Amino acid sequence: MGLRLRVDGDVVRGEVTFDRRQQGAPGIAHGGAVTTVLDDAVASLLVVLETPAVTANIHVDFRAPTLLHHPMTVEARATGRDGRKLHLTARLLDERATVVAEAQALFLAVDLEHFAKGGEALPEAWSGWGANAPG
Ligand SMILES: CCCCCCCC/C=C\CCCCCCCC(=O)SCCNC(=O)CCNC(=O)[C@H](O)C(C)(C)COP(=O)(O)OP(=O)(O)OC[C@H]1O[C@@H](n2cnc3c(N)ncnc32)[C@H](O)[C@@H]1OP(=O)(O)O
Repeated sequence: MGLRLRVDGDVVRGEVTFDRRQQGAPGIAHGGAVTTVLDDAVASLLVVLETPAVTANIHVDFRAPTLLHHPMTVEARATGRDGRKLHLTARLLDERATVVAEAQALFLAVDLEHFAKGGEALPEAWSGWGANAPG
């Protein structure tokens, strides 16, 4: 779906245009695909937060149909931290800046070893990730 995300201060912003590969109802993106974009956007905040973490839960409100072939923007920000618990939020907006979906996610900070459970080598860029993390 060509999601592009960038860090802008303490916010993550990005653009995405859904196509037929993410179709649910005719002409409309599947809610699971929308959720993936929101989850990816909040996960990118982990760079800003300098904290390795994983999604524990994500709640999505679908406010309006997310139309295929229409460029959407996504923005994500952190709303709070309580020990290992990171409270993150994201919104998906259409070209008219109407919020079509929004998410509240709980991420839990983990050691980098958590990701080694997949049996794959971790990216070199991740070495030292979390070394300065609070909590
Ligand atoms: C220079 C640096 C450059 C770095 C570049 C970085 C790039 C960054 C971008 C991205 C890459 C990184 C990749 C991010 C990932 C993307 C997002 C995903 O798709 S993640 C995949 C889906 N999620 C999982 O697979 C989790 C599976 N679940 C687990 O592994 C565990 O359940 C885990 C770790 C979430 C929690 O397990 P526990 O054993 O550590 O913790 P417990 O003791 O169960 O809970 C601790 C506290 O949290 C609450 N809690 C746990 N799970 C909860 C839940 N689901 N809902 C509500 N509360 C929950 C508990 O009630 C407890 O709370 P009380 O301390 O008692 O207050």
